[in-house]
Amino acid sequence: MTSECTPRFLASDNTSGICPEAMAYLLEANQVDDLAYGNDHWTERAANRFRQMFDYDCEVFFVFNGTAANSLALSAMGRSYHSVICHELAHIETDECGGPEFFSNGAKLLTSPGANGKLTPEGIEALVTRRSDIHYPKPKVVSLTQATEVGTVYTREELLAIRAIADKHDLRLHMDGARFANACASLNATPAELTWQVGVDALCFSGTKNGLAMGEAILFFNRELAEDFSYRCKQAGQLASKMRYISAPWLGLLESGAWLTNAQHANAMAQYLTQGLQALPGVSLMFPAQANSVFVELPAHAISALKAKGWTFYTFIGAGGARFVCAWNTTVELLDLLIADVKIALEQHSG
Ligand SMILES: Cc1ncc(COP(=O)(O)O)c(C=O)c1O
Ligand SMILES: C[C@H](O)[C@H](N)C(=O)O
Repeated sequence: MTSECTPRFLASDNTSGICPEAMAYLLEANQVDDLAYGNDHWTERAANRFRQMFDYDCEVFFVFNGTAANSLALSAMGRSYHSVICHELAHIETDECGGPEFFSNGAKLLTSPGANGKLTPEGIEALVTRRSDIHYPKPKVVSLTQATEVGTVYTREELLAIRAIADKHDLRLHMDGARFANACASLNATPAELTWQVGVDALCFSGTKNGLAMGEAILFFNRELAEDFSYRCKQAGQLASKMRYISAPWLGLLESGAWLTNAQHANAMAQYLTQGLQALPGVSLMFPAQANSVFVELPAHAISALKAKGWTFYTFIGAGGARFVCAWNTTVELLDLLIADVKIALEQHSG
């Protein structure tokens, strides 16, 4: 590949490597053999660290990826004849290939619109009250993504308002926390303030997007929902035999504080990129950049020119446009290169 199109990764935080803190704990866990299937001391330590971090005696499970985390958590929160209310741009609706429906044996996703990728109490209530007959899949779970798929965040007040509607209609609250750390960093809020203190029943917390090689933590604050959950994981092929290779790096993130500093850095890089792109004529921001993603409208020719130079980014997420995602290891130098290349791409076809 010529230097003209050296691959440059801003498609997703999924493209970043393992951060040093996670790698150090991975290597330490690799020093000796240990018990399998989560019976190792790393997994116990990591679970207890999550309980300390959230200041709550929650149930903790580790699985390989976010789709499994969401799908299995949702399957534990309702029955096959129930429905799950989510935003029309929700990952569980758009990018999990029917995983939530499959693992719940048929629970239907009911989607609702909402500005900036966020569910609203009104949108939720409209779906709940739309019908009450036996033919309608009874709403039982609300699933929201924090930070959202379009890089915005729910405030505590917004979460409390959603909880109030959930209480009114006996709904459970699932949080897709693929970028939960970024939301904590963006809102300067504690994990507890954005979960159980606003009535979240279960959180799927991504490590993959925050410096791990892989590994998601599923936290049940409503412990009743976690009954027999380990069997769900086993049956789904999500019970890692060498679980310490997921839990030890997680412990590295938590004990070092890198879970938050990685997110703070990624968010700061997104702010830097936003300022750089907004200074260019003809570039418009599609959503407020409140976490680590930046969505901009770009003309097709500019998108082609950027990809020809090796830039990787998605245009199928959210409401179209180009999505650039910053991660724990994104650098100002890389972003300056992107901003310069966007400028050139726009000027080349300005006529
Ligand atoms: C918002 C959101 N939720 C869930 C996932 C699922 O994660 P995975 O790709 O690990 O299945 C992703 C993707 O990375 C995501 O962006
Ligand atoms: C969209 C894709 O599935 C992945 N969740 C990402 O955010 O890159």
